[in-house]
Amino acid sequence: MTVGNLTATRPQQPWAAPTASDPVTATLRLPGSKSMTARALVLSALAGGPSTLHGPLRARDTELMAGGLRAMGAHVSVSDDERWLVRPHPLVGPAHVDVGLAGTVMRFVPPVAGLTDGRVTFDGDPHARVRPLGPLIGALRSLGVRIDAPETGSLPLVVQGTGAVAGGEVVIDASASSQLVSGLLLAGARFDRGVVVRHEGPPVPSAPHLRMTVQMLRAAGAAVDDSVPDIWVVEPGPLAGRSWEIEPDLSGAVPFFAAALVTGGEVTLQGWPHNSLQPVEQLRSLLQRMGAAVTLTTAGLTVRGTGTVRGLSADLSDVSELTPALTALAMLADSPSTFTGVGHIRGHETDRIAALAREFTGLGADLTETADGLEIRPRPLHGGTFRTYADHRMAHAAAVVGLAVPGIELDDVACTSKTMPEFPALWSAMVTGKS
Ligand SMILES: O=C(O)C1=C[C@@H](OP(=O)(O)O)[C@@H](O)[C@H](O)C1
Ligand SMILES: C=C(OP(=O)(O)O)C(=O)O
Repeated sequence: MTVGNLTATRPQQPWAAPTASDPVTATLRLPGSKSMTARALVLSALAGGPSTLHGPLRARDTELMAGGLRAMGAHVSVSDDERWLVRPHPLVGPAHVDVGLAGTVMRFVPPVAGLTDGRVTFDGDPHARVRPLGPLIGALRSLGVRIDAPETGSLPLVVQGTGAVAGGEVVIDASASSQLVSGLLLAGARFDRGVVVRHEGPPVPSAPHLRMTVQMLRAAGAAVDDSVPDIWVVEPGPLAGRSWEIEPDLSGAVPFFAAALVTGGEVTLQGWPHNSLQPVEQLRSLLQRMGAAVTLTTAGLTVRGTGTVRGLSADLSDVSELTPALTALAMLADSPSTFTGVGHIRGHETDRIAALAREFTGLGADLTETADGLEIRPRPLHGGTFRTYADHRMAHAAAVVGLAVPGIELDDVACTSKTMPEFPALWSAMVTGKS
């Protein structure tokens, strides 16, 4: 099978990270949450009636999700930036799903393919083939789905859908990614016997993302029990079409908030809801411990810095996707930092622990990899080339350091299109005071 999307060969876009000469002051309206958009698309495609997503994220990951569901027969209209429409339609193969480098697409769509009548093939960017997928393949097989996959338990996959999945109880080691559980739960209500997922192994990371899955399933009418740690029960039943309000993407906002800390400025994210499905309290606590003031007012979520960043020792397993931006902050702090609990991010878009250590060492930093995190001892940095490894959050980290360190050039900023194509423009506007 050929690689579905040769994004690795797309033209790279070098970018000089702008340095901030003044404190940044910005009020931003950022795109919708990647995680909520992905879940809303899947639940809508499996629902009994039409749905509308208000304020979705338009980025590579979510367009691939829409494209994958469309390939299997769902009617997904993304022509209006503010409102995406999904009309469910019987899911049929043959279909091909390009997962790009999106964990959400490679873990959420194969269970949906099991419900499809026909053959569905999956492949993605070269690095997608080494991201963990084996536990999901094993779980789906034991729930009655026929899957052809390499012995390595990775992409490319062929799901031989029959239009129905028996479902029932399954044991999975989801320590490599919470998405392995979320994928089973999102489709599980439509399995004949629903699904009972029992995790066995080292801790599952990203608990807030699992809570988001459960809350969105319930909002779509599913009966879900997550009262016992590491066991999730989704009863069989219909899912309702509905209107989804997608919150602004909190993870995408973090580099902008980091800019407030680094420069002693103030950044407000507009349109922040009072009741969020994203881990805003965990973020608030981390940023406060690093020296920021974080407030939620009618204007939005505001982060104010003093220009002095404090070192931090923290277990980041709940918010592991923030590790690159927090590592950038830690390198500019007044004392050392230790981050733990994120060994699984070695399986993210790139091995983030190794990539952060390698690239920032190249800019003069003193940081060491541990099995499950990083130790960072701040010292003066210098400019140079920073490789992003097709990882949007590596680009964010370099941009944050670039605010304080002149001469950092990213080899490719276009990788930010994975979750925020407008990142370079928004970032430059913030630094030059035009946002
Ligand atoms: O379910 C989701 O939307 C996500 C879950 C997390 O994955 P991991 O548990 O693999 O870290 C997170 O890092 C990723 O960016 C999005
Ligand atoms: C880990 C991430 O993405 P994915 O959904 O591809 O796993 C991320 O966005 O930081």
